[in-house]
Amino acid sequence: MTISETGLSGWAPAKVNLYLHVGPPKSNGRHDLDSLVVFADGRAADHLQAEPADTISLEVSGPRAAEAGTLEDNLVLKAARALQAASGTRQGARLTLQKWLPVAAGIGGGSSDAATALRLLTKLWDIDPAHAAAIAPRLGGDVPVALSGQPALMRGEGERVTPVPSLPPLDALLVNPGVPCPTGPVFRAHDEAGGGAGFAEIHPLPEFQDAKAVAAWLHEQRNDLEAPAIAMVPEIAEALTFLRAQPGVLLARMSGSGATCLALFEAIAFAERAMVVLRNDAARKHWWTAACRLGRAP
Ligand SMILES: C[C@](O)(CO)[C@H](O)COP(=O)(O)OP(=O)(O)OC[C@H]1O[C@@H](n2ccc(N)nc2=O)[C@H](O)[C@@H]1O
Ligand SMILES: Nc1ncnc2c1ncn2[C@@H]1O[C@H](COP(=O)(O)OP(=O)(O)OP(=O)(O)O)[C@@H](O)[C@H]1O
Repeated sequence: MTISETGLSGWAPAKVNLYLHVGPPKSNGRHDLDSLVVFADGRAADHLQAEPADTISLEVSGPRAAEAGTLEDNLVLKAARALQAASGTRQGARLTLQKWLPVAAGIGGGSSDAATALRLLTKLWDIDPAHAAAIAPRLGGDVPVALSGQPALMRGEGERVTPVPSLPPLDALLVNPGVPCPTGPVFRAHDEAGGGAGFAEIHPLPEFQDAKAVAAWLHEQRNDLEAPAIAMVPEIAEALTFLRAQPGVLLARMSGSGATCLALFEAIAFAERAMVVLRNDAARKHWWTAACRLGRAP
């Protein structure tokens, strides 16, 4: 978080599910999850600014602004209004969101924006952080973990968050093949394919020496939504095939409900090299790519 004379600002980084185990559908139609979540640095992030004002307002700019939907539906506005109501403050804020992350992409951009709004406004309004923690789960499944801003195990529908502060930093490339992949239909396809037999929650997480050890262990885990998402968006398989063929790659997997895929590399130079290859490929110029470090939120 940066404090200036006019207000506060901060990154809203991409959320990455290093593994994602999905349980059977519950009576509310939703699913319990078990997931190891990490955050990107400022190279794969939206950016939010909050300035003091009498009322709450939001302006969205940046290359992905049009895809993020209407202002009224924006999770930043919903988060700000919910926090104002929960805390009883009469203060407002002028919010400015720069939208860089692809939308409906499995990297929780909307949830991350909402969590950053909660963090900035808690500080700007000088209110009890417990109000933000209390409303976070209602705003979206990834909002509680994004509010923690740390590598964490995420359980239930996202409301149970256990920080994993000792996870080594991971050099990665994120790749989105440019096709939106809405979460609901992917969960439905997962159920229709007979998925979600159940899972045993992983506890405790092993201690890892380095990124290689993390990747070796992750090979034994899964993203249960990867196969149903590939059936809907075949470009995900193409992205994974590309990533698995790159020098220095340790692991490639889809994040969340897709279509963004992550690859862990031995060093950031390998991730940057793979990014350049993709950006120079005429057939894949529309793909979104970001070489970054995964770990704590910036
Ligand atoms: C899959 C993850 O990306 C993992 O990090 C998140 O848990 C998604 O959480 P989310 O943003 O809260 O998802 P939403 O956009 O609210 O969910 C859209 C739809 O996905 C399905 N959904 C979502 C989360 C969940 N735990 N079980 C579900 O069945 C529901 O049909 C829901 O209506
Ligand atoms: N600030 C925001 N940024 C992006 N999308 C937003 C925002 N606020 C609301 N939305 C709406 O939320 C929907 C999901 O967007 P988001 O990019 O968060 O999905 P996602 O990356 O698939 O999330 P998840 O990984 O949690 O499934 C979009 O269809 C969009 O209309």
